[in-house]
Amino acid sequence: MPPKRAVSTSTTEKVIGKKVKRGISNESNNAKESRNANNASSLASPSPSTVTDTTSQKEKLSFIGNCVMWFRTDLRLKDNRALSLASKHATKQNKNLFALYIISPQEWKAHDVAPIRVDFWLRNLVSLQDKLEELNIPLIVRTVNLRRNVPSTVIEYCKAVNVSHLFANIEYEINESRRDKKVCSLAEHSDIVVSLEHDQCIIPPGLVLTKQQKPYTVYTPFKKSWLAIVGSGPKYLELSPNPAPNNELIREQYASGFNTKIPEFVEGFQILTAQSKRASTEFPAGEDAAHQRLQTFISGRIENYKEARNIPSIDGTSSLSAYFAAGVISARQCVVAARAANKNKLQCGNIGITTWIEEIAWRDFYRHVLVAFPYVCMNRPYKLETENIEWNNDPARLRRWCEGKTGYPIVDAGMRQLNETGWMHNRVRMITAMFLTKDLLVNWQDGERYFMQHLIDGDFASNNGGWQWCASTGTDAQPWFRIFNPTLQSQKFDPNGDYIRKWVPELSSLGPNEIHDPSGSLSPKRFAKLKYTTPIVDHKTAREKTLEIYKAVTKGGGASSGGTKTYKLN
Ligand SMILES: Cc1cc2nc3c(=O)[nH]c(=O)nc-3n(C[C@H](O)[C@H](O)[C@H](O)COP(=O)(O)OP(=O)(O)OC[C@H]3O[C@@H](n4cnc5c(N)ncnc54)[C@H](O)[C@@H]3O)c2cc1C
Repeated sequence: MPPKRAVSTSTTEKVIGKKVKRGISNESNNAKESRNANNASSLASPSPSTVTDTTSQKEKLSFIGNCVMWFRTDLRLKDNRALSLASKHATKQNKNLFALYIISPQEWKAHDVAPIRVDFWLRNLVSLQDKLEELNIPLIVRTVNLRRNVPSTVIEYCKAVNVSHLFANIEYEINESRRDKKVCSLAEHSDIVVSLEHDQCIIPPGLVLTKQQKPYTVYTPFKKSWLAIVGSGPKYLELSPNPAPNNELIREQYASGFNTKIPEFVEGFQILTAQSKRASTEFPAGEDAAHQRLQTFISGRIENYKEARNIPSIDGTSSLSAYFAAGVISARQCVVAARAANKNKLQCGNIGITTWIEEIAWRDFYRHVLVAFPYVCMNRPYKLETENIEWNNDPARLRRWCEGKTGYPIVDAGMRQLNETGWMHNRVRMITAMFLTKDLLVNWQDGERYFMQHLIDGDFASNNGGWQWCASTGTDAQPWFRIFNPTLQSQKFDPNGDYIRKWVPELSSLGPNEIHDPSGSLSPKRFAKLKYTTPIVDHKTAREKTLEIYKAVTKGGGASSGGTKTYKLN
């Protein structure tokens, strides 16, 4: 049993999420930035802060105990803001650091977490646990069936191991921030200091603003500003120190903490053995694997990234998204490595490298949008007037798209790649998403959900942002008229048909002139022999209808301008 803890009645300044007195020397220089970051993130998250003024806290806290690092989507040891601070704090106080992870199946179901993503998390937890154990830091894993019990479970665990300081990195989505607010409130009553850190983005949400101090709603000006801020000084790319080891006496004091077995699967999220094996090969777990992937990419393929990234048949991108999404590698680590390969420049130099860095800015952009416009987390489009679109609800359309049986080879190839591997190439994500929304006129939210339920790299901000961009309900600078022609996209980005041939075996005998549009380019007899489906819609007709609908909704007065008209998509 841990020793009985002292409970102070005065907790006013101790719980972060309220105001915490901060004692770092450059605090005043950063005050404006912190305020901005806090303002923006308070929409979605408790105010972040750091526990740094340990002396003054020591005086105020009736009890200085151990520290806990609560891992969420940040499953790494290196360059982990909250973990690094937790370790620093524990070392300074001569206390132990514990690590906690919560398996929360109800929350995961509600958020459409893909089983293959859960499998990836579990595999990474095993690797993280090994690394933590080398530092005598026990990783405790708790399963909490009801999501509403997560905050109390976290606090109960803190009490059980005599903790006075709880650290975590901020998750910006609405439900996660509500959960964290609850944790803060319970912590306050339990005399526990909570420290929530900005870690996911290179620049915390709220700090890339227009001249009018407003959030950007278009990527290109955001990117320019982002590059200027990141390049203006070292702090955003400064990597956090690795955690220090606990005293090995902890192995005797808390022996049971070192016996935690990471489950092989979570009920309701099982995947087939073959799929798991494939995922383990294509996305091996662990920080070392992620860094090896990064280095291989940076020392070779990144040079040609600008052109190669659009060709789905080749390995032209980093394939790091699953690691980003689970936090196995940080965006900072990636930008630092890319910049080093570009003679320490963020801009200019090798175009492949700078283009790749700009893709990481996209990732930041969608998180900034989510924090500035939190209603996008609540099933609402960024452009509210597009809520007036009455989508086509025919379930057969959605089903054929999900199964990769639309009769548009590039779309079918993409959907089958997703179904088989849990990953899809970015160009094909755009083509399939645009096809569902603009050719089939199916609600983008159905596609967003299906992607989330199947992607190993599922990430709310990037997925929601990507879907809304494709559906023209989001932050695209271009208005409603961006509609891809799937056949032209296919000819342009998969000219030989190699990608299609890989994923749609019915078409493997076709050459480059036939494969993009088999029903249009083959005789009916030859087409019938393929046993491939005829196109679900005619693109030209669907395009015209979609243009009409979007035009009417955009001009006809939608939710944001008080109108109530709806437009049918039959
Ligand atoms: C409809 C749609 C849904 C998407 N859903 C997701 C998702 O759930 N999770 C996800 O990580 N990405 C998503 N993306 C973005 C993008 O497709 C993937 O990040 C990319 O394909 C991952 O491959 P990579 O790691 O090889 O990327 P690279 O080309 O090597 O890029 C490096 C990293 O930059 C980031 N990035 C690249 N492109 C984008 C982008 N357009 N938006 C945001 N971040 C980007 C990713 O973290 C990526 O790993 C989606 C895009 C679309 C159009």
